[in-house]
Amino acid sequence: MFAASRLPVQACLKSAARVPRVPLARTVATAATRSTLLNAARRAPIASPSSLRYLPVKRAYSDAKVYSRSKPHLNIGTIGHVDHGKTTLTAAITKVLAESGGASFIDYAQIDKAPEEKARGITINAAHVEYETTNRHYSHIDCPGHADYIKNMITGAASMDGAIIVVSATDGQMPQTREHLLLARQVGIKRLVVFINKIDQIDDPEMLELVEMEIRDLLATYGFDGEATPIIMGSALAALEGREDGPEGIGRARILKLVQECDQWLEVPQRDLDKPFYMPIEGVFSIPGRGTVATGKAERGTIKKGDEVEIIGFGQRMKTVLTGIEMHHKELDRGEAGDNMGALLRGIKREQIHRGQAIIAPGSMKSIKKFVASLYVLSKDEGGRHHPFMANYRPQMFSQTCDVTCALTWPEGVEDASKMVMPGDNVEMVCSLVHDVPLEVGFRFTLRESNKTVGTGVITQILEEGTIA
Ligand SMILES: Nc1nc2c(ncn2[C@@H]2O[C@H](COP(=O)(O)OP(=O)(O)OP(=O)(O)O)[C@@H](O)[C@H]2O)c(=O)[nH]1
Ligand SMILES: [Mg+2]
Repeated sequence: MFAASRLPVQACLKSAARVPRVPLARTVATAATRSTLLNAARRAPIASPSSLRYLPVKRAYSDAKVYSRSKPHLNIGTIGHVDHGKTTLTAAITKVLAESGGASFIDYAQIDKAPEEKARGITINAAHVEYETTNRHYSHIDCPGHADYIKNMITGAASMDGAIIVVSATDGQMPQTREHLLLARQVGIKRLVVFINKIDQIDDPEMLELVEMEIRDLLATYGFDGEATPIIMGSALAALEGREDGPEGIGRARILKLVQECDQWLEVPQRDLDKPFYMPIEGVFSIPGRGTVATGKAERGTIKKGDEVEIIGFGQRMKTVLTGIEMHHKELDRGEAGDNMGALLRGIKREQIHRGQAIIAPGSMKSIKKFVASLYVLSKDEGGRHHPFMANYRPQMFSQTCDVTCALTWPEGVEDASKMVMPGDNVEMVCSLVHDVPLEVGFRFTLRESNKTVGTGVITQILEEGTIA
């Protein structure tokens, strides 16, 4: 499934960048110098990523209007390599759609608003915005591209039904372009739209063609439809600044095209409305005078104000009542699968719950500690490990909104328990988690180790449930 990704076209692109054609060479050199400088600035040490582990998702729960469920709702977002323009594009979409009343303009500084994000010019926390087209209502999550914050990207992507992958025309595909494609696939995203950004910096149309060919190959490599996936070229910055540059436009016109392609190509999935309610918790915050709100995407079922629910995971099983439901500052009487919502919980303190737990219909789901999984271990070419590992290897497991350390061992009855797992292998192993988390047979997960994705898997059998602390 994940064939080697060294593409001839990529070599082509690199050599094209070296050809001394004057306008193109100048463009590329400037872009390369700029990105080298930016990357060096980004390597400066900052607060360790682990201290940013449970940063709350930035959403408010107040001044609510009523949400009207008049259009199909889709959860999408921007993913892709650091600095390729995801946040600029997110701001540009709201700006362009605000003209037709489909959005409130959210500028760049309101999306990357944490002091550290502002200081470093990068996204750290996934941020949520909403907009509407004539056909649909969208929740949009702007994900971080920086490798240090990929855990926030995975959590954000876990609630997307489809995604926009942003690729800068000046760089082409880069390591997190590939990693995000893999992770998007792994969290169950089936369709993507590609936005090739920063075309204002490219003079040579051949260069854009090469980037497009390269992306189509890459999409196919990661199991997406390489031929039919819409690819839109434009400049998010031009759209944001109201520049069009040329008769066909590179800004506003391309954003409208992008949104149109999202409407047409990204499908609203069949929602599991008939199953018991289940919402993995993505963020938690408190509203003075009202209580604690848990945010996340409802994965299945429906819920009404006043319904009893249970919060499970990490050694807890607490009953409470849902006293309010909101989506993007608008109140709802009833939440349903697919909603990216905030749930106001009676009598729960902010510090009692956290990301990785789940809100469920009472008794409908278990929190598990040990399971058998079918694993694929990424090869070196796919960005995975360079060396084999043995039993008791302890990577970090990401599934839904949780991330937890696990130990991998061979199932009972395996003849040679000292055998090694090679990069590129498909194996069946037992995963023992350090905390119990609410997961089920069939759920997919990703394994990561020191900032790289090393494997992907699916749960095939539950061996042990968590115990209540
Ligand atoms: N010339 C040009 N610059 C752009 C364009 N889009 C974004 N930029 C610039 O590229 C830089 C990075 O943009 P961001 O939107 O922060 O990139 P990002 O992908 O959100 O970055 P992370 O979230 O940190 O991964 C900023 O300086 C933007 O102004 C564009 O279309 N043209
Ligand atoms: Mg960003």
